[in-house]
Amino acid sequence: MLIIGIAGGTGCGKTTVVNQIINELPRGEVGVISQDSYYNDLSHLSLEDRRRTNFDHPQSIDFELLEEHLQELTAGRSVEQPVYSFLECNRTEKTIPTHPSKVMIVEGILILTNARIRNMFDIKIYVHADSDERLIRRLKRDVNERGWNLNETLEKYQCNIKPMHEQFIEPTKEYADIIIPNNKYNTVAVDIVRTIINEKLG
Ligand SMILES: Nc1ncnc2c1ncn2[C@@H]1O[C@H](COP(=O)(O)OP(=O)(O)O)[C@@H](O)[C@H]1O
Ligand SMILES: O=c1ccn([C@@H]2O[C@H](COP(=O)(O)O)[C@@H](O)[C@H]2O)c(=O)[nH]1
Repeated sequence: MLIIGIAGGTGCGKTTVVNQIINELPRGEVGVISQDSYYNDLSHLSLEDRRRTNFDHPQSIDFELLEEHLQELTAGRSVEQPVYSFLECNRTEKTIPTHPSKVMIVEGILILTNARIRNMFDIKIYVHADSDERLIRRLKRDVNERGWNLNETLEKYQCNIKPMHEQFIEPTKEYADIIIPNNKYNTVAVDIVRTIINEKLG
């Protein structure tokens, strides 16, 4: 199994790049694991407290479960990937059966911060977009889709998102084998990654 890690700051376009990559590939040959599925279970907290959680710090992620799942998939066994709710700020009780495939893409802001996870990746990719571009995209998404208002999103950006990005996420760019500039849609870079995957799929 070829494991590809795709990191980059919030709103840089990781999910979009992953969807562009897998769109034209045969279904079932490439699996996707999202870091969002592995946020810690916060069921013991009230929604109010969960909304105050710093979701941009590496400690907000259950890396042990992610590692266990990647090991299982590598060994050829299926796993139950948790389903996350951004409105509830918590893991739901649902899971998605995720089966081993020739290529597995793991995407998330913090996935290159953890050395054990990082070392499981055959190819490490960092998607870059300027911070103003990312903030604009994030504002639109949080207000339209994730249940936050403008002031709450800006406050989160100043208190957690920006400082955590500078302290933990941006420095992981140095681990990347490939950096994809994504201020604008980057079809050339997507084609290159797709070519690498197609070679593996043989
Ligand atoms: N290159 C791009 N140009 C303009 N908008 C983009 C680009 N890439 C992604 N977006 C948009 O930005 C938002 C965040 O993208 P997404 O892929 O969810 O980012 P991430 O997964 O890194 O948080 C989405 O609304 C998406 O459509
Ligand atoms: O309940 C939550 C959990 C996380 N977030 C934010 O999500 C982003 C990471 O996801 P991307 O898709 O890569 O942007 C992170 O910055 C967290 O702040 C959230 O809003 N709510």
